[in-house]
Amino acid sequence: MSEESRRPIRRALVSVYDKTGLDELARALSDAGVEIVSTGSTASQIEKAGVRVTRVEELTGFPECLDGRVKTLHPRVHAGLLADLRLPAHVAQLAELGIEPFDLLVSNLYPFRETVASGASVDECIEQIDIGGPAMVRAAAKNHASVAVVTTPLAYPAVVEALGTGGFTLPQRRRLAARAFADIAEYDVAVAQWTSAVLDPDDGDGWPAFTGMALRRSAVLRYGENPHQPAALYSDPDSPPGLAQAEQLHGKEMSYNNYVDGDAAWRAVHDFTDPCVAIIKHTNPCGIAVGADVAEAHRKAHACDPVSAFGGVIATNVPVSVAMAEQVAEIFTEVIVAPSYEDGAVEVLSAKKNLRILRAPEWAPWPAEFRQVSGGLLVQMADRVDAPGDDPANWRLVSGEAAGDATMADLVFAWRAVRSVKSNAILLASDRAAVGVGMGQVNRVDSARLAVARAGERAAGSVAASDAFFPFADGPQILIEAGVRAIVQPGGSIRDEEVIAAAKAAGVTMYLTGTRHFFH
Ligand SMILES: NC(=O)c1ncn([C@@H]2O[C@H](COP(=O)(O)O)[C@@H](O)[C@H]2O)c1NC=O
Repeated sequence: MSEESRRPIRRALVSVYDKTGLDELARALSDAGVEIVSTGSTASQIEKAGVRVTRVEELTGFPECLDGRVKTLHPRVHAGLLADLRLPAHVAQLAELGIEPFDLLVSNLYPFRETVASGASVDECIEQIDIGGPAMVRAAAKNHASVAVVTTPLAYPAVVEALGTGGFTLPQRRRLAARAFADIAEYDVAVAQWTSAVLDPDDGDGWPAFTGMALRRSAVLRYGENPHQPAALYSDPDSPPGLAQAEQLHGKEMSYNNYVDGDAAWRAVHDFTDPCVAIIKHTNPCGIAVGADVAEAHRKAHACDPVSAFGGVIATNVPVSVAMAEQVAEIFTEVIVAPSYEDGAVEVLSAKKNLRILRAPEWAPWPAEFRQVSGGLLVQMADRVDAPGDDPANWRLVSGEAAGDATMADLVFAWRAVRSVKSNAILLASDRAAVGVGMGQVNRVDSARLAVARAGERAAGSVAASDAFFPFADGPQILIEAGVRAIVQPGGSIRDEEVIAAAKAAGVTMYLTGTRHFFH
């Protein structure tokens, strides 16, 4: 970096809501001979720290007014931030107008998102929409050729360093400007989303007219789904934390596919409250089970399809025990995701050099789901297993005898587990463990065949769940012939009668839930 591109810091404008680190920053600026201009309570705090400060009113000759709605919105401030000092005409104009340029802006904004999250009234939220701050940040970021802009206390050490090295270099100012634009864009997305939802709720059918996302890159990945696809991970500060925020405790770098499968596994286990283990391959469970403890759940999940579990991604909804870790350490596994690990479990798992061990933040379901389509994005409220049709008390018995406790427990398990299987989905279960999964087929008959084939002898006496209704009796017929003794499915086909008749003829129990759980 060339020394020429540095711009010495002689005059700084400081206007911050978050006053963390302000005293130290002000002292460092003052010690370096920088003139500090500041607003209301920022200036008061700097003065209290024993540092000389020029109040912005002295500069503008205009009082801060309207409860702080107008503080820095003045040409003497904005000309000082926007003058391009590379241009002699700008320099001459500033001199004519008697305006001094700023070399540094330090500003952070009113806490709009935090105020909304606190449940404050509409008027209180509106008052927390910062106007002057973003205007200054935008001005300084645009004019990074002449001004450095800092929008977070985390960057104060960099300011102190720059004071000692003759100022920020141009590449540094560019980077600061890019971060500043990202900060105000994120702020504006939050404001626009809130105003669209709260001030303009009736413009459509319950969906806001605007939605946005402000994503921050959190990792550059080795590649995407395939080695020729560059890829990165971005995190959404407005989303409940999840896999993107998980802490990696051991193992090889996470890949794109690891994240995709890890997320499927993490979602699957949280449909259960009992200790649950899901083993995912290519976003589908090749094993999922609940148990009295997590080690038992893992044994049962693994037994579903040990061939496919090779190289799988495992998640649990409870801490991983040493007993489970010892089992997992025997099997080639790509990733394990858990809320935590009991003492000694990570050590056992770490014997596998490459196994990625992740501790994910506490499960927080996201309200809406997004899916890219060419030219746009589909948005839907997330699917959950909390619809009336997910409560077995609301299931309708349409064939055979009412299920006893053990059979009902298996049906409830199968109904929850099938939600994690890509449509068309058929899942056979025994003893609250999947024993055969038919996933992602383009007709339900093939899904039934696949589930039965995978279950083998275990199909006889198992129960089955179907994520959507059977359009014909051929699907259930395959299950019945394999010895399935009870079936749960949404119902709602125009041929329900044929489907129910097939179950009745075989004396097989069939419940209709009235709720569908397609998962594409
Ligand atoms: N309106 C204005 O002219 C204005 N100028 C700066 N602010 C904000 O006021 C805050 C600092 O104010 P104070 O120094 O009084 O605590 C900063 O968050 C800054 O972004 C303003 N306030 C809101 O719009």
